[in-house]
Amino acid sequence: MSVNIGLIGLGMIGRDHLQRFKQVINNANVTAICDINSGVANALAQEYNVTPFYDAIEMINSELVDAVFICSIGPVHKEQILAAIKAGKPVFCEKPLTPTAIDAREIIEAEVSYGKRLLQLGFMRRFDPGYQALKQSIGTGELGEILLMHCAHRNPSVPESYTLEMAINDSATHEIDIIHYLLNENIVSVRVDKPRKKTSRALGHLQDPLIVIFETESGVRIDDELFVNCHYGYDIRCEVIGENAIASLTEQALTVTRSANGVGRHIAQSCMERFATAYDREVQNFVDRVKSGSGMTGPSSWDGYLVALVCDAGIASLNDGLKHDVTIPARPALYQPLSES
Ligand SMILES: NC(=O)c1ccc[n+]([C@@H]2O[C@H](COP(=O)([O-])OP(=O)(O)OC[C@H]3O[C@@H](n4cnc5c(N)ncnc54)[C@H](O)[C@@H]3O)[C@@H](O)[C@H]2O)c1
Ligand SMILES: O[C@H]1[C@H](O)[C@@H](O)[C@H](O)[C@@H](O)[C@H]1O
Repeated sequence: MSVNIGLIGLGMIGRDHLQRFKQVINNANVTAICDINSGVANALAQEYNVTPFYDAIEMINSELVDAVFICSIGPVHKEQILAAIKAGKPVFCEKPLTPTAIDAREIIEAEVSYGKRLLQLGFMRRFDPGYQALKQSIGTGELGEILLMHCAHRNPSVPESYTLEMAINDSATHEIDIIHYLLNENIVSVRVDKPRKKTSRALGHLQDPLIVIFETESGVRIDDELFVNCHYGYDIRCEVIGENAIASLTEQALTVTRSANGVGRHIAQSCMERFATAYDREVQNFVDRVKSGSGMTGPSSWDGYLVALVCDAGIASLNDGLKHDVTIPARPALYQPLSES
């Protein structure tokens, strides 16, 4: 039997996932879609032959829906996740879990009271073959003691609705989660540096690029260049510096072109292109877990909460330029230790 999916939020990533459910994912059908923009919901409902809703809570509680798939914007995730948990329905939510830790904590409490993991969070990089290979290199010990990491998060551009804080609580969330995933340890401090120079391509309210410095419990120092109007492509870099060896994500292009202009490789232009395989794998994992009925695996509410705690400290640093410590509360037994997630 197929899982009946209700998908909320029909913007950039929501439409990409809608297409993915139709073309790639096994054992699931989108039966209902929802957006506050009724024109968009109606048009896509007709195109995909599904039922449109304009109110997320109504759709979550509808009999048409076995599992909820949230692709709305971060500030409304909490309300929609809490409704799914209340209805006892498995829920996939795009990152961030919530933009602030105080809201994420409410989700932890609701899921713990329910007594079973219902949520998988959309940190798709954990499903990317490149990051998985990096994790394996670290795990085998071939790099030796890990000392440093260099990350870069470059987007060609961002929409007008993108705020300064979103560099931290929307974009950097990916690196924060991947640091936890790769190193199996918590981040204990964060500092955001605003370089004096900024790109003329960013809208006036943005400071772009930013450099974020994280430190983990064991003292690994990570720098993250957030450059969300880099213009040339969607370019994600990660280099792990060990005492014995260094491992990095490779170039993603499958071919190299030789021409009179020299040697060239294609650079992805969007997250949908760069992480297509990772998205396919995360969504299939969600459907498989829903079908198995034995609770969620993959990125959890706790992972989202940890990221939100680091983001709160990051936003404080964005405002005052100082290093801010991150305090991590005790982990409820429902959630796996970092090393097993
Ligand atoms: N994992 C990734 O790489 C990735 C990529 C892109 C976006 N995202 C995340 O996905 C989410 C959506 O991003 P996007 O770029 O598609 O945004 P978007 O602005 O393009 O689309 C959001 C959609 O949600 C709808 N919406 C807003 N509030 C709603 C509500 N209360 N009920 C129903 N619909 C509502 C909007 O009308 C819009 O159509 C964000 O949380 C973003 O961080 C993740
Ligand atoms: O919501 C998007 C998405 O998460 C992308 O993967 C990221 O590169 C962008 O910076 C962010 O704004």
